[in-house]
Amino acid sequence: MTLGKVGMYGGKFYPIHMGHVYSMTRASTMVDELRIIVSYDDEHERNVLLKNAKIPHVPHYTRLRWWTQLTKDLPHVHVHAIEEKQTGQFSDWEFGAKEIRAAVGKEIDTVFSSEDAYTSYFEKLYPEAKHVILDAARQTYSISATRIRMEGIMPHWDMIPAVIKPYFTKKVVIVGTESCGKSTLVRNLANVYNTAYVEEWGRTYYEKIGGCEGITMAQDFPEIAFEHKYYEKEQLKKANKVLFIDTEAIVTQFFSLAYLGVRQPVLDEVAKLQQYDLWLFLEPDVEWVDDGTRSFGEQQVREENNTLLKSLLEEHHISYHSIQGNYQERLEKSMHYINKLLLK
Ligand SMILES: NC(=O)c1ccc[n+]([C@@H]2O[C@H](COP(=O)([O-])OP(=O)(O)OC[C@H]3O[C@@H](n4cnc5c(N)ncnc54)[C@H](O)[C@@H]3O)[C@@H](O)[C@H]2O)c1
Repeated sequence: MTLGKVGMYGGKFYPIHMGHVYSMTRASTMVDELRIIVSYDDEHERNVLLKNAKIPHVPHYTRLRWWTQLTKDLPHVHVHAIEEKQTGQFSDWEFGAKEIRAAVGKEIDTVFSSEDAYTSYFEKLYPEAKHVILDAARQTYSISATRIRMEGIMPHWDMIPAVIKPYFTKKVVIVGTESCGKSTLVRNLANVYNTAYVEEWGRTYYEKIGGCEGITMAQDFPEIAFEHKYYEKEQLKKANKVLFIDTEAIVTQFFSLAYLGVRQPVLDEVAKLQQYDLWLFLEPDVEWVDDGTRSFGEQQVREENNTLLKSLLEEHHISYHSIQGNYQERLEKSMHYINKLLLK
């Protein structure tokens, strides 16, 4: 026997945090059907909520999608987004309540929130419903969305639900030509920042075949780029605030040009869709290491390749930080840029 038939749990959820998930989960156990309402007002969000805020704009459809993901195993929970002006007037709530009723399409008999102060509003807007107040003291998760907006996501990482973390994870990509210390740096950075990394997929791809010498085909490169992207998506789920990525589609294009002289339009298209927060470019000034899968060891060839890769990055309007020096200097310089990014 549940407390009510149709329950409503509303808010801006900007962003959703664990306190919201806790309240929603408890509410979902008390009614036959729960409707989550995401109220949005684009202008207010951009001009007021985000004033002096330390988080990026999160469109309402993203918040709708987050709730959908969070409740995908709860068939009796449904999510709606309604536009509701936020001028601070009670008339906003009156208008919102009409929209909510229309979206739900059924009588709402239970209204959930964590605010005692909402009782008088709800008595007028939903006289037929009881107001259930969940964890008003916010004892289970002592957090508010306002605090996250003002202080940023990173200091409150543990309050962000796991399915939402990838949205806020910073993606750092490390690029460069052969044997300039990318894979070592990526692994070291992942250790130092206690997070996941994405290895260079081309290497894994050819290891599976048994080698690349003399058997490279043009079709390999788009496959490498696609498989890399899939792996990146998987690793993003495991990342802790930041993900380190070894190479991307422009480097794959570079290899296609260097090995076969073939420019692949599909790789340019993949490159256009990429969104990384920080690009680190490793210069070829560390010693060449022949690991059996490398082909361009002479210093002059290394420099020509370096110029080619930089020109491809410029074509895509990528701004990167150039990283030089020995392994110690490379780690320290990279950490300098990463720390700045995480503090932003
Ligand atoms: N028109 C309506 O009937 C109606 C009803 C409810 C909400 N709304 C809309 O939602 C907005 C209010 O949302 P908000 O900004 O108060 O909240 P919000 O989006 O941050 O939070 C939504 C709900 O979660 C609760 N909550 C927040 N932190 C919690 C924590 N740590 N632990 C447990 N619960 C927690 C809040 O008290 C609130 O009830 C209003 O401005 C309005 O636009 C409208």
